[in-house]
Amino acid sequence: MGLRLRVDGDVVRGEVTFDRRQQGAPGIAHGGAVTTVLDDAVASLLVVLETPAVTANIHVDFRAPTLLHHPMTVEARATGRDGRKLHLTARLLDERATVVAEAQALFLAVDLEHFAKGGEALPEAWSGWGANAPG
Ligand SMILES: CCCCC/C=C\C/C=C\C/C=C\C/C=C\CCCC(=O)SCCNC(=O)CCNC(=O)[C@H](O)C(C)(C)COP(=O)(O)OP(=O)(O)OC[C@H]1O[C@@H](n2cnc3c(N)ncnc32)[C@H](O)[C@@H]1OP(=O)(O)O
Repeated sequence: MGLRLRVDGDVVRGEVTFDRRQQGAPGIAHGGAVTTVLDDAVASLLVVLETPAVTANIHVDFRAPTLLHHPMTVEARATGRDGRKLHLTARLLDERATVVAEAQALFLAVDLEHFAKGGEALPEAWSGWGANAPG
């Protein structure tokens, strides 16, 4: 879906424009596609947090229709940490800066070995990821 994300200090920002491939109701993005963008944005905070982790849960509030073919921005922030529990939040905004969806996610820190369960080699860039993680 052409989502582009970048780290900006301790915030993750990005842009996405949904098209017919993500359509739910006519002209409107499917909530699952919107959730994917929000989940990906908060997951990218794991680089900032230097902590390998996985989504345990994600709650999404759909505030307004996410219209196809309209450029949207996404921003994600960490709001707290309690041991292995990372509390992360993200918002999707339309070109008028109206919040169309927002998410609160709970991620749980895991060892890198967690990702080896799929049987695929881990990216070289991940080596050492988490070595300096707090908690
Ligand atoms: C240095 C260079 C760094 C380079 C990095 C480079 C690149 C990285 C780039 C970007 C990052 C991109 C990707 C990162 C990779 C993935 C992230 C993508 C996000 C996903 O797409 S990921 C897929 C969907 N996700 C899953 O596939 C998870 C499946 N699941 C499990 O694998 C387990 O379920 C797990 C591990 C979550 C927990 O299992 P566990 O055994 O470790 O922990 P346990 O159950 O004991 O719970 C401990 C405490 O968490 C509480 N707790 C647990 N679950 C809860 C829930 N759902 N709601 C509320 N509370 C919950 C308990 O109540 C307890 O709380 P308490 O301690 O207070 O009692």
